[in-house]
Amino acid sequence: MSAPLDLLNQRHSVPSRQLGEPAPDDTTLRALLQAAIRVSDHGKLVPFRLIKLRGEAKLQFGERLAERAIARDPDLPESKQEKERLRYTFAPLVIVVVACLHPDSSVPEIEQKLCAGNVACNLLLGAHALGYGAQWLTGWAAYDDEAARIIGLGAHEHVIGFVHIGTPRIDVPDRDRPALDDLLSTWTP
Ligand SMILES: Cc1cc2nc3c(=O)[nH]c(=O)nc-3n(C[C@H](O)[C@H](O)[C@H](O)COP(=O)(O)O)c2cc1C
Repeated sequence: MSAPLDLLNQRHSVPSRQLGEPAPDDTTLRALLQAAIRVSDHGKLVPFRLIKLRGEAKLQFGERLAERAIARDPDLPESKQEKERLRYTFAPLVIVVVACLHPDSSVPEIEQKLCAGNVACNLLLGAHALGYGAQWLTGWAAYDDEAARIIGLGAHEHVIGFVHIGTPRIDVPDRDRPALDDLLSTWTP
């Protein structure tokens, strides 16, 4: 029997370039997403939504973003243009986690963004629990107005992350982790 904290202790990211087929099928993905949206949510605002990218749409998405990258920098070298085009093609599945902010709410914006961020975190953990690999990426496209329009975001929506999901092609070693003793202190009055 696995120890209760194994899931948290063993999860680590797999670079999107190292993620291949298969990704979760639609039934498995629904179960994964259903579990991932079970996040703490101040005010029960549900300040997030999800956008699924699979197959050909991933290449077309990259092509649209590459056009935007070239518009931002007409001197962008061809190698970097190609990188933009292919960015979303490696992993077979990409879930865009979107924060949908409620500007009139008394719940601070940061708490709403953290809530959406927890969905992305749950996605990483859930994918790992199901035997898949995943990586949470942002990059310039997460912070660009025209990219937001291409993705179809509304006025108070922001990309929290592109979560790339698939099957690891290689064994990725874990990275060094912070030492708890460097981070933990005990408050005394
Ligand atoms: C909000 C957020 C955005 C990130 N964006 C990027 C990114 O754009 N490019 C990148 O190489 N890593 C990015 N990372 C880091 C990777 O997702 C990952 O955390 C890192 O490779 C180490 O993985 P692990 O600690 O999950 O094993 C981001 C992480 C977070 C939390």
